[in-house]
Amino acid sequence: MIIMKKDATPEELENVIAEVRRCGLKTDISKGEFRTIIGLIGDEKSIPFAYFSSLPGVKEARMVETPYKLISREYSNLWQAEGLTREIKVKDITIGGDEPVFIAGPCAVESKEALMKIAEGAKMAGAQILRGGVYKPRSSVHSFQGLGSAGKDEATEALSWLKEAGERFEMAVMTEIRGESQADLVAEYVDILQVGSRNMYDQDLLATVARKGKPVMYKRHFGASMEEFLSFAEYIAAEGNKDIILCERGIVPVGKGKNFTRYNLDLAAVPVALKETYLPIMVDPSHATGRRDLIYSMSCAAMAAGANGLMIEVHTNPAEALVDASQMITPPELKELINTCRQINKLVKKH
Ligand SMILES: O=C[C@H](O)[C@H](O)COP(=O)(O)O
Ligand SMILES: C=C(OP(=O)(O)O)C(=O)O
Repeated sequence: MIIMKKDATPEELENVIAEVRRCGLKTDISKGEFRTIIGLIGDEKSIPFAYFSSLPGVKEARMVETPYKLISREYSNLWQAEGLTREIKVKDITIGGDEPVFIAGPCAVESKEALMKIAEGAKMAGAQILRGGVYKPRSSVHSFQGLGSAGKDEATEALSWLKEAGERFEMAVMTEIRGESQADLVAEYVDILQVGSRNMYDQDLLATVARKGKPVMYKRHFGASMEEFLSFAEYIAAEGNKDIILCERGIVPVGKGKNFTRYNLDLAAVPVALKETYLPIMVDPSHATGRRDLIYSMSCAAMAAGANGLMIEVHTNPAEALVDASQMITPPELKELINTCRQINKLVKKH
């Protein structure tokens, strides 16, 4: 990383960038109120830091050891304020601001009628973003794969319902991109692109999704350490897209006996991510617990841990849901949860 002097000229900055490129690395420029930082993307070992320190306009040039430097607090121009989070704007919604953001919707888009009903319920409950899977990642090829898996026409139709629901109920919309070939189509219809847990490690998919230039909801793999989670988020940032919303959704349970939940919700991920990076982090208690009776308590706990928002699976008729029926809650239940979570957030922010 190269930190420019406060009074460095644009020519000096350009010169340093050209020198970095000559060494075969790419650059990421972070311009703040007080300083401009040049992040180096590539193998830093080939960089003569002493030489770069001596260039006109350079204050400091040094190696950053962490594998997730572009999203780290150390690199960011938000470094001075420990608690400051990047604000990601989607329509009139701010993710990472003072107010928590609630994403809600069915696991899978099932039909237009069902989606509209759920969207209306989610909106009335206070959710600002509608979710719904068009391409579902499933453990078994014999399970329902999402309407989009049937073909491009079916995918386009389901995506257009999402868009229409977003317009009708004034919500932003989000869906998962399961494979690179889906990226162009999905990006035409939704406001936030989701990369699911199972694809957390797919660096080509991450780069493709990042290049769409829209905010990315990036879910932690259920077997990933925090370091891996953040290191792979760096593949999105390295494409110049820092609008990354981290999402903790539970990791693989350990031990011999019953765990009683689908995954273990790792709530320490929230304060850790907020300390290590400047990115907002949300929590998905639905996939983490797999149990509707635990969604409320885990949502409250996530808020208390400082999460910037929640992603909750909602259905007007949970028992009939085509995917993940056991973890769906109803819109009235969502409303109660959101009201409580807003109060918890106020208390947490106050202190
Ligand atoms: O929503 C995410 C997954 O598609 C969902 O949890 C299904 O998982 P399963 O295929 O293991 O049932
Ligand atoms: C597939 C999903 O979750 P995860 O990737 O966390 O399993 C989802 O949110 O639709």
